[in-house]
Amino acid sequence: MSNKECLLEVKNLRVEFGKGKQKFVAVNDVSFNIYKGETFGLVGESGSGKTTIGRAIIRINPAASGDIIYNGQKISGKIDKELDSQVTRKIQMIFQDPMASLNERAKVDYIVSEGLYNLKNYGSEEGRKKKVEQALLDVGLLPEFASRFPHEFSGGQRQRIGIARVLVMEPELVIADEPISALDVSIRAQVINLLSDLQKKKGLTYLFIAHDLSVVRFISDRIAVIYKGNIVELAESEKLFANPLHPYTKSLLSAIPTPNPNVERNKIIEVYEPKKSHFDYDSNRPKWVEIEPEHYILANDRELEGYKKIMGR
Ligand SMILES: Nc1ncnc2c1ncn2[C@@H]1O[C@H](COP(=O)(O)OP(=O)(O)OP(=O)(O)O)[C@@H](O)[C@H]1O
Repeated sequence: MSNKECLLEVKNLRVEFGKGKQKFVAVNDVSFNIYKGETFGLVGESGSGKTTIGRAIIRINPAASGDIIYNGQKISGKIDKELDSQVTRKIQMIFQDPMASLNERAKVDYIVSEGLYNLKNYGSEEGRKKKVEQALLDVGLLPEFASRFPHEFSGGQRQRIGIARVLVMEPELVIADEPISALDVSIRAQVINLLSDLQKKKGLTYLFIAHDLSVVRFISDRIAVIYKGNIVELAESEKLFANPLHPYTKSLLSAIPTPNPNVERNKIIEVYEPKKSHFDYDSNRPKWVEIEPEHYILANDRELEGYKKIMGR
């Protein structure tokens, strides 16, 4: 990206659930930036903490420590009302399952307007209706659909409704949490294309969450790989694919299916099993290091030496 203006900074974010002996660290010391206008992919297996990070950014999950900075202003912890309503509007999240995330008893008009209603002073009723119409058009649905109920729509159309309810807020940063995982394979590309078109048209910035590297590869400018609450590697997409360093990134890459059955049959998937001590807080605990420009890795001193050798330095 030529023009690198930072929209979101996540600094040493830690999110915990439970207390005392039950305490569980879902996100551990995670740091990354998202630049204006880019698509930032966040990839990792189920339970790795992806959604928790998204929910921390929209301030549903409180940060146990660390900061979240949006457009230069700290938005984690206690913030004033004005900033709160600003970011509530500007940062929006699209959810995975369009079947579960839409209120069945409400009409599309209400569903798409919900965020506006929460803002209280959303303007005139006529203005609201116009916004809903425009949002439906933007996602390729007819304005008449506003008077229908979610069950009248297919999975793909429902996800479009989910996108419309985000667009109506005129967001800057959209967190798309596995937006196509629950959809039929045949319509996934349509939804991805819609998201790309909307990004161009409206200058949106995306945090795109997925468990599958192949999904984020072509739409992401940069990708972060997360394992058990720790981001282990972050790089520009093509760099990550061309030169993955961390063994977990390698194992994710090796798991991507190829269209060639002969290759598939003989393929060895590298399973990542970190040494028990790796993420412990021992003396040689891994650090988050920029190993080359825009390429970060979580490694302890010894591993770092190894990676540098691989890179011919
Ligand atoms: N409200 C909560 N209370 C307790 N534990 C939670 C809560 N929310 C998430 N967790 C735990 O935190 C970990 C990370 O969950 P998270 O949903 O962020 O993972 P994920 O990478 O998004 O996975 P998935 O793809 O399955 O959604 C999981 O072990 C999960 O069980």
